[in-house]
Amino acid sequence: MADIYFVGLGLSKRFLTNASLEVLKGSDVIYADIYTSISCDINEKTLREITGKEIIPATREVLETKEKEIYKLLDSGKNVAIAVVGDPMIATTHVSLATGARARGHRVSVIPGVSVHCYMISRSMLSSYKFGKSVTVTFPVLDKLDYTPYRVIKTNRELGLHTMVYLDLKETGIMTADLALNYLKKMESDIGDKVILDDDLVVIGERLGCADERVRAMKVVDALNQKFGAPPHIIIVPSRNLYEMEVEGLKCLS
Ligand SMILES: C[S@@+](CC[C@H](N)C(=O)[O-])C[C@H]1O[C@@H](n2cnc3c(N)ncnc32)[C@H](O)[C@@H]1O
Repeated sequence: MADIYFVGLGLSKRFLTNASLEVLKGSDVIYADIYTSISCDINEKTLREITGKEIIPATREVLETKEKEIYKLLDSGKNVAIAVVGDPMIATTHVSLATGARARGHRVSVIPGVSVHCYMISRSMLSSYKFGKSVTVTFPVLDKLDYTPYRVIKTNRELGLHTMVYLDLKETGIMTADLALNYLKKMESDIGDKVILDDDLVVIGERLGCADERVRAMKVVDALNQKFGAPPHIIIVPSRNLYEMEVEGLKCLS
């Protein structure tokens, strides 16, 4: 029996916890998930420096379809860590690897990390009790847009809830907040249920956890004309029924 650890790295080096570092240093093999999120200063090279260990970059293919490679290591008695930017189980896809390892008799541990999800809720000062389902705006495939984000925001709006909107991350590019809002506006013009209107408020987080992070609340129409910093970006579409305290909290954003 061996151990597999799903280790959250936080959003940047400053947010890497001692708990995560300890586990990484004690593991025989470290895979770095390099496809579900991105950090301004944690990458293969910095992980190698921080842990003093070899790092295997793991794409979606390795972690999702070549699980056998990891099971083989575990079966041979090696302890394996899967290092993930943010939290290893929030808005990622690692559960099947965990359940597969457990089914083979290995111990599974999760070391939580500071997730962009919690970070953004905290920085926005919106009520954490009022978040509905989260969603990702994805790049069109063969020119076809996926309208799921529009439908999710609509349902959350009907329930008076906020929506956390993640943006697509592909080897070919990272989606920016202005591009995501353009896609949402296109969905609005195609469907017309008044879900994303020019005067609606959005809260945009840029490069959270980095020295140049920004969190700003603005109208959709203003966001469409903004120059944002380099990605990653994230968007909250707040409910149209804000508590008084939430309105005041949003005024504190830098
Ligand atoms: C699929 S989520 C993965 C979340 C990660 N597991 C976590 O717990 O932080 C990745 C998306 O979150 C957003 N994101 C991640 N890190 C970010 C950051 N530091 N600043 C702003 N947005 C970020 C981007 O939209 C990115 O494409």
